[in-house]
Amino acid sequence: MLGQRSDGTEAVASDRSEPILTVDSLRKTYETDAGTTTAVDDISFTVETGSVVGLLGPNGAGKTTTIKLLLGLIRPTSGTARINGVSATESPTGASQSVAAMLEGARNIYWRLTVRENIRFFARIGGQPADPNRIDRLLEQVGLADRADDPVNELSRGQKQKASLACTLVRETPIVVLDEPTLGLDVESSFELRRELRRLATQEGRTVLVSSHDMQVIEALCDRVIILNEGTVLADESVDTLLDLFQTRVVRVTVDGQLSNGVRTELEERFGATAWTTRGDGETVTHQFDATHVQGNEFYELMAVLRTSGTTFVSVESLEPDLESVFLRIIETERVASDD
Ligand SMILES: Nc1ncnc2c1ncn2[C@@H]1O[C@H](COP(=O)(O)OP(=O)(O)OP(=O)(O)O)[C@@H](O)[C@H]1O
Repeated sequence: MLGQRSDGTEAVASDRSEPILTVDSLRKTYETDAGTTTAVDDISFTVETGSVVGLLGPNGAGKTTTIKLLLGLIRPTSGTARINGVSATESPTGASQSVAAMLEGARNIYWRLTVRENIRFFARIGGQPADPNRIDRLLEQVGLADRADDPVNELSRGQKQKASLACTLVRETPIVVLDEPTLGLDVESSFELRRELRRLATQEGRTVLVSSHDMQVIEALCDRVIILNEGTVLADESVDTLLDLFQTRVVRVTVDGQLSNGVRTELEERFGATAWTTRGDGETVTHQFDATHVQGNEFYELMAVLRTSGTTFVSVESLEPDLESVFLRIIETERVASDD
């Protein structure tokens, strides 16, 4: 519940008794010259108030289409989405009162206006008075206080993105949707923006739905992740559960000696061997690789392959899987299953 805003007006309240976002059998198809494209194929999920949920998926998975459907920017072919108790499909304007979105990086703000003018403008079109104190606080929070009166086109890419974030946050809606918020940012700017987004989620209790290719963003920010592929939900789990599921699956193996191409291919196909490094030549060769599909007995099978390969085993260490390896594994498993 957001209750009173800092300027004394009522924020759009959220009812904690039902999920703030409910997506039910949502489907979107497009008719193109090449035939029918199914961008979103019967997806369902809910999001609880105050949680931070990531939408992850390869190119063309349906992330942006899902976000556009939730924002009421496009109409679904079938299915429904309810935002804060209002149907985004039947009453897109009503539902949009509860959501502010940052889409396409900083392209949605006005580059000839100053940062402050942009924030004021977005506050007004959201139907809220542009309280100067609140705008100053927001500028402080996103680290743009000293650039507040500069036109946006004089800012760096990271600063533009922060200005866009401030324009999204000024509306104080219960839900914030961010599509690729760190796209194109350098490491430092991405880190700073992640810190600001985490603060937003933890201190202000807003519900955040964030789509990103940047696994670090999802891992650092999200409580839960929904993995989309070809328009369907492949996984919907807490980030911790996903990482735990794959806990024992990545081992780094080092061996001495010559490995034939046949053995190497077998290691790649059966155990997902990747990240190969080879040092030395002639008699003294060391190979290192990461086996990414190893669980339970598979580990002993991997050792058996190495024993018969004529190499000498040097070391094995367990690697913490990161979300990226988990994600690639899920997508690969799905690809193999759909090929069968
Ligand atoms: N207006 C449209 N007309 C026809 N096809 C579309 C349209 N919009 C999206 N698609 C198709 O729907 C599928 C899903 O696209 P979408 O943009 O939702 O994916 P995405 O997960 O956001 O991808 P990316 O990460 O590359 O932005 C793709 O195959 C895309 O080509």
